[in-house]
Amino acid sequence: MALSLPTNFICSFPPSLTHTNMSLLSLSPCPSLPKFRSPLRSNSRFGPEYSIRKGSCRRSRWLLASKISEDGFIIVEDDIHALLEILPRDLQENLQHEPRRAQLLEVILDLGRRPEARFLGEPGGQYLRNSEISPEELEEAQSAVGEFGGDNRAGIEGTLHRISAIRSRKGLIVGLTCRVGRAVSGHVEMIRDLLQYKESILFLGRPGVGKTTVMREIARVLADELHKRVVIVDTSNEIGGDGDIPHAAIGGARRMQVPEPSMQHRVMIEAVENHMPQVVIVDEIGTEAEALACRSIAERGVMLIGTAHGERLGNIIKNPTLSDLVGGVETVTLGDDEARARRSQKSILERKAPPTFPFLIEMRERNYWVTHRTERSVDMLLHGKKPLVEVRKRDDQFKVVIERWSNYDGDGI
Ligand SMILES: Nc1ncnc2c1ncn2[C@@H]1O[C@H](COP(=O)(O)OP(=O)(O)OP(=O)(O)O)[C@@H](O)[C@H]1O
Repeated sequence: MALSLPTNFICSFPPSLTHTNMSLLSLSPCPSLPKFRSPLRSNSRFGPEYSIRKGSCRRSRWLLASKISEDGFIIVEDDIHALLEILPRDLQENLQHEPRRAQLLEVILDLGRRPEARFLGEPGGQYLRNSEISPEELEEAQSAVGEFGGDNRAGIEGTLHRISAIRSRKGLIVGLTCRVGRAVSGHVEMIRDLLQYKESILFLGRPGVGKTTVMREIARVLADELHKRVVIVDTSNEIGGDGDIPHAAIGGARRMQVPEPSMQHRVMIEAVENHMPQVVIVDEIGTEAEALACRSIAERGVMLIGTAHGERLGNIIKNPTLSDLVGGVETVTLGDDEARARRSQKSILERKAPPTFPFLIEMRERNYWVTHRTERSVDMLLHGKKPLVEVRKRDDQFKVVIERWSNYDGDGI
């Protein structure tokens, strides 16, 4: 299918988004978000930069905190106080008064080391105090969160935060990475047009670039705005948050929990067999069984939205476990005449099958995405050519701009 897109795609958010014109949320194409009818009030619990109001979502009424992030997104929910509560008291106070709190990504608590905070856009961390984390502090933090699963991840009930543990050889927890989870609105504008093709989309990107946050928003938009039956296979409860009632950030999408990470592929198939979804969303496709489950789901005509490990399309093509997601690669031996006609060697690499994900997006930065038509790009790369891609980014007015780019500099094959 030919992809025809406007070269200049204007996002629905006006450029100068400020707290005074936050009534924009009622204008944004997002019926699941509550409408703002009154001027926003500030609330001291979240700090003066937050606007708080009661909102309603499909299932429950929830408190909505809206805020504009540095890079122009609307942070709809940022339950950061819940994450701070599991930290030692002095760190809580430290971070309450931290002016860059809205850019806080992670807090690192390692036994016998100084606690550290990592902020968006800063390569290193920042020590939060001079004394080291004691065993008691680590134990307290541990008991304040839910149970750790087989993937050593836990959450805080009702929030999107993720706590990951590092264990000693004896199985004791000796380190915690506490990642702030946020419900963010605005990412989906980068690819809203692609969602209408009803074709599967695979997101790649380095850890922490924001893939899970995007999945969450896509789930809500597909369920609430495009009225699809969406099922999220939520392996470590990262998309829908901890607890049995999923976070309102996923809108009307349903969420299936996974008892063990190794069972992700089974739950994916179960989702399709039992719950008749039109869209299945799955984070972190990493095994051959999961890649096979994806193919089987796609073959049943269900749209998949997924993420995988890797930064570029080339990484997936070269990865024997995951290459099936983009069609797989096989070696073909050409006859002498054919090789001569093609001016190639007799042994060449070819794509094996149609890709499971017809679209592939490299999330290079939160605001800088490279979009591939997978089939065409894989063929071009295998033939040693540079594929035509679309670069989608935000300009300084926060509008989404799409550029066609014939000089793709991803990894060649
Ligand atoms: N637009 C945004 N504004 C503010 N914070 C954001 C935004 N997008 C993502 N984040 C934050 O960045 C951090 C990383 O995001 P996320 O977990 O979505 O990344 P990821 O690519 O899925 O990472 P991983 O591959 O390690 O799971 C989180 O703390 C998240 O809250």
